[in-house]
Amino acid sequence: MIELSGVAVERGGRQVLRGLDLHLVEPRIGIVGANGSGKSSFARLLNGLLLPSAGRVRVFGLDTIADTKAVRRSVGFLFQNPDHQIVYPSVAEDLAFGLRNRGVPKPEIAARVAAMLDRFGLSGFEDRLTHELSGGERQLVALAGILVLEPRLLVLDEPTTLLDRRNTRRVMAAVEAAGRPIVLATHDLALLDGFDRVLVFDGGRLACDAGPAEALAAYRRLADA
Ligand SMILES: Nc1ncnc2c1ncn2[C@@H]1O[C@H](COP(=O)(O)OP(=O)(O)OP(=O)(O)O)[C@@H](O)[C@H]1O
Repeated sequence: MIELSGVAVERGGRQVLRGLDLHLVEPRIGIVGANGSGKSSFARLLNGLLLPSAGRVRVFGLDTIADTKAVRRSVGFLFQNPDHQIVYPSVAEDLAFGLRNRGVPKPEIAARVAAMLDRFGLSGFEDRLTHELSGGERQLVALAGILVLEPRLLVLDEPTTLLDRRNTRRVMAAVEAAGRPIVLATHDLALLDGFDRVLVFDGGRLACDAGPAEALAAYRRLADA
């Protein structure tokens, strides 16, 4: 599913990730690490938002440099801040935008948007103005806007920081129901219960790559050192 070979990443002239050789096939992969350790940078590598300065990243066999457009279509990416994602003034328009771009017929768009809003408990929100929603509601709309496109892989960059417990559960349930493999960067370690594999970043390097119990223990040791 995801392959990194000899990957390093530079941002603003600084190397922020280095020495990454990974073959990721598990359906649920967690990313943890201290602030600034490289989690977001790693997540952004996976849909071609960031390109490697050395090495190669392949997702479903597509090279993120050579096939950026196809990679972006395959990988749904949720930003930590929903305002980076929401472009249209109304909820329904925002959810419809990507589908329209892909030439989906109008009646199908309306049906898919309605079904997706329902899944998030947002039925009746169609005509609400996105800038008047609460932060948590905006995050739900942003995620709905990605899931409605049915990407092959979901990459979520701290998707629950704005959410209360109920909406955190709702987001995780919706992600699970989507039945797609996910890569989730988070500071909320409880979300990684039952994950298949967890990568721990430290200062731009992979410090641990293991199951959740071992990886989270390694992360706690690093954080407390
Ligand atoms: N555009 C940029 N220019 C220069 N440096 C950047 C840029 N974006 C990020 N960085 C740096 O890259 C490093 C890794 O950042 P990244 O956002 O990947 O970390 P993170 O682990 O997701 O952090 P957080 O938990 O705080 O969200 C940080 O030192 C950050 O300051």
